[in-house]
Amino acid sequence: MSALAGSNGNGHNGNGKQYDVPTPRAEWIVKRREEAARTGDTNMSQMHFARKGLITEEMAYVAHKEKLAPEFIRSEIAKGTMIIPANVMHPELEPMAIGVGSLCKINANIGNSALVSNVDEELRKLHTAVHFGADTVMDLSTGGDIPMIREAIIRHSPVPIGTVPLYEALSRVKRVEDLNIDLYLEVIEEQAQQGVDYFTIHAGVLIQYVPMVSKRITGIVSRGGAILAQWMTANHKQNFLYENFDRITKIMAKYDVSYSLGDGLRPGCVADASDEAQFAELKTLGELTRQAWKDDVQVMIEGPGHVPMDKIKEQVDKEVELCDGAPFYVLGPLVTDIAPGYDHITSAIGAAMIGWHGAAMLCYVTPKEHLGLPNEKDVKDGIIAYKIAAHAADIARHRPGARDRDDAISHARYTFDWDAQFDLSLDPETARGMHDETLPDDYYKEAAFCSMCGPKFCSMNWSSKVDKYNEEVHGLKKPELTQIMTEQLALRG
Ligand SMILES: C[C@H]1O[C@@H](n2cnc3c(N)ncnc32)[C@H](O)[C@@H]1O
Ligand SMILES: Cc1ncc(COP(=O)(O)O)c(N)n1
Ligand code: MET
Ligand code: SF4
Ligand SMILES: [Zn+2]
Repeated sequence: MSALAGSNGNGHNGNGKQYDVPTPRAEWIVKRREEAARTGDTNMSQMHFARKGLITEEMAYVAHKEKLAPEFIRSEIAKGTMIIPANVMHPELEPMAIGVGSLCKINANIGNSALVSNVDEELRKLHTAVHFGADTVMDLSTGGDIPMIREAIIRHSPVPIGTVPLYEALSRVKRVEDLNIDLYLEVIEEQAQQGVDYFTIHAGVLIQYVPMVSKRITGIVSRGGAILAQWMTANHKQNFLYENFDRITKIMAKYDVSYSLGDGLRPGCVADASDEAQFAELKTLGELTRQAWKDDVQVMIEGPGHVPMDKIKEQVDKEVELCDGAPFYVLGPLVTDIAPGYDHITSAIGAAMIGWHGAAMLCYVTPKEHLGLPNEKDVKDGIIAYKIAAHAADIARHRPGARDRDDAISHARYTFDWDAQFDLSLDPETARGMHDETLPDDYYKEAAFCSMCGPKFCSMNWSSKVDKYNEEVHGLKKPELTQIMTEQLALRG
């Protein structure tokens, strides 16, 4: 398909995202607008076109990247089990898909706070996140000039950008109680106009669920959830996002902004996981999903948070059951609460498990979680941990070809092709640096050992001699992996 001329086929699998190669998406959007004008239609969503039986250029592009049939992508989007978050005001975007039928994706949260704010630093975080393989990025800024920072991020981003519009709404009023739907609609219209691809909207936090959190150790840890709970209890009113859901949906449809239905009552510690409040909200999110789908608006569902390993599978099963298979987008989850400073690790364990069980996208947690605003280094550490989790999930899910890079790097390792091993790794610079710390000389780039065991105790070195015996005495040959290694090396450039 000619629309794929700009496709670089990079996608999920690693550090090589071609940051500066634009897609011809601007032209695709013009065509979409013409199609809409011809039919007198104002709904620009991928779901709307999918349900009309149309394979958009975005769908074809995604199909090519994911090595899936375009018709499969279309039918998944029509059903609601896959989304392509792609605002028509974000021409810089390289479309990607979120859904259990495609590769497991990762999101990186960036953005400032009232206490730490600098647009250049946020752009550096964006660049680092995209470079190491973030599939989407959320701008969670709450301080300073929020629209200006977001504009800079969107205009520089080839990946979908998500926001929580409630944060900007709150920044524009004096007291939480003053939040209202008119202001909120104004904010989402402005953000949609700028090109935000998905909105976290905590429309499932209902006033009748608030007493359910009294049993918890950590109450409400979602910012959006806690702000809305305060608004509802101070005003004695139902959640205004829930009450005005259809008005919000209309704006989403016009720009094709996807819903990320927020988990305002997610557990904030392992003790609070899977409680009454969490599942009451999830049931409401399911109802809202069906309501959005009636208007052909794309939806994903946000999930927790802090969950012990034995409760992870049930989180996915419940979401699929209550939300009809809408893509599940989860924060971690952290499988223990005892390691502040290392929560990229506590959460990557849960993320790998939940990805294996069917979560579509994993929202990273950085080492700074619970301690402060992440910096550029924290962003990198979070991304690497989550690339590992998502890739491990893809392998366990038996995605076709998911293991190719593993097989290639394993072959390089076994044949002592050190340069190939570095080039195939998630973070080549770090891998090379660690090797060279003890054996920096070029001579050792072909050595049949490293400083771990040394030449006399290198097991792989002895093992290759045993391979020769197997071949010469028994005629048993090892599988041929040179080609897969060459292919994988070519993909990494
Ligand atoms: C929902 C998740 O978002 C994270 N979070 C909230 N604000 C920011 C920000 N400005 N930058 C990075 N992460 C953030 C929280 O730490 C939580 O884990
Ligand atoms: C996976 C996930 N869940 C929730 C939020 C919103 O943050 P909050 O609910 O704290 O406002 C988020 N950004 N990502
Ligand atoms: N760490 C919290 C959570 O698990 C978030 C705190 S900042 C909103 O969701
Ligand atoms: S991360 Fe810090 S500011 Fe945010 S909820 Fe936790 S303690 Fe409060
Ligand atoms: Zn937490």
